[in-house]
Amino acid sequence: MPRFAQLVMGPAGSGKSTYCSTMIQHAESINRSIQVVNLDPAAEYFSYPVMADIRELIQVDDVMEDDSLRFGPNGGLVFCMEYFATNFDWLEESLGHVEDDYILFDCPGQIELYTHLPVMKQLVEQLQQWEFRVCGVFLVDSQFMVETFKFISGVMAALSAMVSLEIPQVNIMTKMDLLSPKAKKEIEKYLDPDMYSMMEDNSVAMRSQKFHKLTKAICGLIDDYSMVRFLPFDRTDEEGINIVLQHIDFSIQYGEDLEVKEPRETDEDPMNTNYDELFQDS
Ligand SMILES: Nc1nc2c(ncn2[C@@H]2O[C@H](COP(=O)(O)OP(=O)(O)OP(=O)(O)O)[C@@H](O)[C@H]2O)c(=O)[nH]1
Ligand SMILES: [Mg+2]
Repeated sequence: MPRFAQLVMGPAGSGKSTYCSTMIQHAESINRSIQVVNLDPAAEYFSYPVMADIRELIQVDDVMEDDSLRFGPNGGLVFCMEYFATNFDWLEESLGHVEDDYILFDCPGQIELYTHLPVMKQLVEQLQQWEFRVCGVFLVDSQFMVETFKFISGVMAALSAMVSLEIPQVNIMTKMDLLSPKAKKEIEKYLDPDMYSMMEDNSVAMRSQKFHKLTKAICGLIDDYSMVRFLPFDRTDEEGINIVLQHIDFSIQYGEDLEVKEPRETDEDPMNTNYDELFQDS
């Protein structure tokens, strides 16, 4: 039986830890078992119970205080994550082996982890070896997405994670509850964006012809391949949270093999078994 994982990623402060605790509460309310693993070696506080915590393995403070290393906070974090990548047996031991489990990995906010460092890719491959189906969940703060150019850079960040990890990815705009009704209306066009018309809206503002061409090429690429969409995430809206969870479940086929009835004992030739009868309508 497969196991299921969400890799919760995104820039610093985008709401990863809040997303995890919101999901946990939601899971409880619908009677589902979802657990969280903290993978942020710099985390000091989180409002959810953890199944495992990377700080048991290594902490940023210890790395920064080490006289032979002398790292700052960001270099220290990268060092911690590289150390983690050479010690996946710690994670294996912490996870145990519960079939059918569903785990959220609350990742750190350093964007370089998702753009060019190999650690997250190594983690994904390791999880896949342990029979996990992994979905990337990339969070971007909606406050920073209400303008075309900010939006394009958010899309590029999500895209580079998608390209480097090679797993299904669901992109989410967080903190929707903080938007004014006007901004909410405005942001609708960014959820399922038409990049070409977005470009047209802003072409006046672009002075440089070269920059205009480059932006147009990027927008075209995103649009032609329908590569990036966003789901809104409002932590106060239970129905919206459910929709996000359903999208993610669908991308990793969670639940498809859950509702299997026990096959009846018959003397029938197994080749003639009507497989439809073995499955309940969901
Ligand atoms: N109103 C509102 N605030 C939010 C939401 N999500 C996160 N926040 C706030 O945004 C801040 C950052 O949220 P975190 O969940 O810690 O973000 P993070 O991505 O885990 O941050 P790092 O781990 O430091 O990268 C906190 O003050 C949260 O309370 C949301 O949906 N609505
Ligand atoms: Mg966090």
